[in-house]
Amino acid sequence: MPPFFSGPSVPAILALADGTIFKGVSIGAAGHTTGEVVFNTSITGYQEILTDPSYSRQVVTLTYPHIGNYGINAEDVEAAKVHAAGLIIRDLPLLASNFRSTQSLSDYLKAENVVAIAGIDTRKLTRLLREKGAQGGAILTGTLGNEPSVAQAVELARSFPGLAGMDLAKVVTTKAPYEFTETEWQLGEGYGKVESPRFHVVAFDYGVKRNILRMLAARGCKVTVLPAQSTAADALALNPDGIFLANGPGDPEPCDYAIAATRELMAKKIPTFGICLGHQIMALASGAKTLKMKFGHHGANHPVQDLDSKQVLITSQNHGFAVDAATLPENCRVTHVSLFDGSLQGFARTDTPAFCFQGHPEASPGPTDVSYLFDRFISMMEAAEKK
Ligand SMILES: NC(=O)CC[C@H](N)C(=O)O
Repeated sequence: MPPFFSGPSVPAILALADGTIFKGVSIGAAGHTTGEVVFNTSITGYQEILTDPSYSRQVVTLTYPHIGNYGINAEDVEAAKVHAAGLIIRDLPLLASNFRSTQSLSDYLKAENVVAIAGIDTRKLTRLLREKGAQGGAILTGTLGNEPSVAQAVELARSFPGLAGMDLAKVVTTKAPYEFTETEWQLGEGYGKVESPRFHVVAFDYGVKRNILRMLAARGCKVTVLPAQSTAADALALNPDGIFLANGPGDPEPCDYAIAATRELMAKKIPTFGICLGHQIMALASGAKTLKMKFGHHGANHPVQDLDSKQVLITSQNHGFAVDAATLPENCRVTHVSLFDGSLQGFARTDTPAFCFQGHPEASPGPTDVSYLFDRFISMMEAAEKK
C-alpha cells in the first residue's frame, strides 16, 4: 500500500456485486456506501462531478490517477452538496495546490459525509466495468489497523437493486420554486446578475446543474426553477417564454409526471429545451423509448457529430440510459450522434419548437463546443416572441 497520508491510514474495501474485491485506504467518511459503480474519464473537475445531482446513487471512479491535487473551493460546485454516493480513486496527492483552494479533498469528503477510497487500481476496475457493464458496488471502511469484512462488503454490494426503474428526479429536486438570475462565474469579479431579463424560462428541476442556470442567465434569461413534480399548469401560470427540462439522476421511464407535463407543454408549442434526463423525458413524451446502456457515457472528451453542420464536437457526457433512436416517431429529427458508439445524442421536434441534447452543453467539467445549443434556445424564444 503506498503512503497516502503522513499519518496512519484507515483500511477500506471496495466490493463489486460480481464478488471482485479491491483493497485500499479510506479518504472520506467512516462507514459504508452502496450504489452503481461507474467510471468517469475526465482529467479535471472532481468537484463538479461529485456535486452533480445526476450522480445520485452512483459510486464514481475517476480514471485520471491523481485526484485532489488542486484542493476544494466554494465556487466549482454544481449543487449545494455532494450527490455522488461515493468516490474511488487511484492516488490522493499529499499536497493540494491552487490559489482558490480552501480545503483538502479528504477533509471535504469527511465534512460532506461521503465514503471514499484511494489506492485502487482504477485501470483494472474500469476495464472490468467496460467488459461486464456498470454494476452494484460498496465501499466499506475499517478502523485503524483493522480491515473491514470482505463478506460484509460483498453483501452490501449485492444489496444495491440497480438504477433501472428508480425515479430519483423527485428525490433530488428542489422542494420549493426559486428564481435564478446569476450569470456565469467571472474570475476575480464574482457572479453577475441579469438586470433586465429578455426572457422568462421555467426550468423543471430533475437534478439541475447550476452551470445550466448560469448559462441561461448569461444569455439574458430570468429562470424560475420548479420542483420536478410540478404540472404543466404550474408552469403556464408563470407565463413562460420557454421551458427547460433539466438533467437528473436515475431512470427516466418512471418519471410519468415529467413526461405528462412535457407532453402538454410541447402541445402548446412553447419553445422547449432538454438536457440529458430532460432529453430522455422529451423523447418519452414524444412516444419514443429509453434503454439502459451497458456502462454509459461519463467523461469530458466524447466526440459527437452535429448532423446538420457535419461538425464534430468534443463534449461532456454523463448518462447511463439512452433514447432508442429506432423508436423515435416521424415528428422527431435526429440532430446529433455519438461517434463513440453511434447512439442518439440529440433530436428536434419538427411540429413544435422543441429540441434536446443527451450530453452536457453546459460542460462543467468539460469543453464548451456545444454551448451553441443555449443560443439556439434563445433564438427559438426570439422567433416565438415575433409571432
Ligand atoms: N446527467 C443526466 O441527466 C443523466 C440522465 C440519466 N439519469 C442517465 O443516467 O442516463
